[in-house]
Amino acid sequence: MDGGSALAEDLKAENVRLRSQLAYLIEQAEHNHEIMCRHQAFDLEIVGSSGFPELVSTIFRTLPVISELDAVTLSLIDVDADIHTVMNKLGVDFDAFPNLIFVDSEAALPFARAPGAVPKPMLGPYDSEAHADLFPNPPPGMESVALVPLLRNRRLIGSLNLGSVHLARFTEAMGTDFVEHMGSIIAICLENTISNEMLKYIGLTDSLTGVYNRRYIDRRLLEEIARARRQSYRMSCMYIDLDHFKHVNDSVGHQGGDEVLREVAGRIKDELRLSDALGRFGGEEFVVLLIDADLDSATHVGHRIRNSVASAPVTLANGYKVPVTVSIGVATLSDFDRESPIEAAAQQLLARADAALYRAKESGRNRVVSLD
Ligand SMILES: Nc1nc2c(ncn2[C@@H]2O[C@H](COP(=O)(O)OP(=O)(O)OP(=O)(O)O)[C@@H](O)[C@H]2O)c(=O)[nH]1
Repeated sequence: MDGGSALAEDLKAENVRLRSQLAYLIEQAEHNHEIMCRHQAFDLEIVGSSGFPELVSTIFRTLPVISELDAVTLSLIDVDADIHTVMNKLGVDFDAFPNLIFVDSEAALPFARAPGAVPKPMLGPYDSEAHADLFPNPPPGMESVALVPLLRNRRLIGSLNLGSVHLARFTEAMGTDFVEHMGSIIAICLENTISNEMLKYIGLTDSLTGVYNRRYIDRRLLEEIARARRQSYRMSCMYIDLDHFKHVNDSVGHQGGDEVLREVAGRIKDELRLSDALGRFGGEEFVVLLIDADLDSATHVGHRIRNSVASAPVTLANGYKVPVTVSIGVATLSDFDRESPIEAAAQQLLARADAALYRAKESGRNRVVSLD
């Protein structure tokens, strides 16, 4: 082979090599583009989540698929367990989220940092001991992890924990821009939905006793009457009023009175089913909506409540014991006519329970009166 044809062969080989390199780069670029599109769709989906359960289930369901991960868990800092308590009261089923972890302090997360410094993602090999709390159900053969701090205004609110069975998936040398971006979107969405759920909760509950407020009960009553009419089941309503509560306030002070109200709310609640709704209508008056309960069974529940309140005095924080009784009025829904306005049926039901309560007061208090 002369010098000219050797050069031509070299150029050809070089050309083939460059072409295959180019093909590989194009393939990589297409793959990255595809991942980016999937992530953009994911970002849109989580931004559009309407509540906490939806957001969390989208993260757990979608992220492993689009990012080809073998484990995704979420640790949330919940110092006084407020988030957990409120979500629980709003009916979030935590059993459905085994990879949602609540921790009570920043120290429970792996991000050691100098004061004032912003924590950075930690990428590297999986350590079954050191990472046990972050991955309660690790898949077999997990090899590498990315622990991504969730930050809002430089404040750590939790950690997004990603795991892979491939050792090379997350290494210390890797850039962290991508996971940081993912963490920042998830952190914003989490903070927003948690604040919204908290506001929802505050707007529907009574701050003194933690039971529902009048606004919630009024709305729920309309929904329940509509359902009772549709499905032809009974529903009843109960008014509960503390007896001589003015005297309680006069003898133990307003703060002592508040303690009594909280304890009585708890005792009432203990006698109810999960499907029933307890609300405080202001002052010392509570209302219960009893779902799928006719007058007899509602009256039976009323007797149990009366008994539970009267059976033992309320012990205040200062040790003082306050005997308390309640009067209860019970009425049952009688207007099953689907054509008549729901609002009128609701008014009528509340008015009858109130009239029954009035009779209970009139006839001596510490008793239950039901009106058919
Ligand atoms: N501690 C406390 N007291 C309250 C609250 N809201 C209302 N009250 C008090 O509840 C008392 C209600 O008094 P009344 O309506 O006269 O009724 P009562 O003394 O319970 O008498 P009967 O209902 O007829 O048995 C008043 O003294 C109110 O000040 C509250 O949120 N906390």
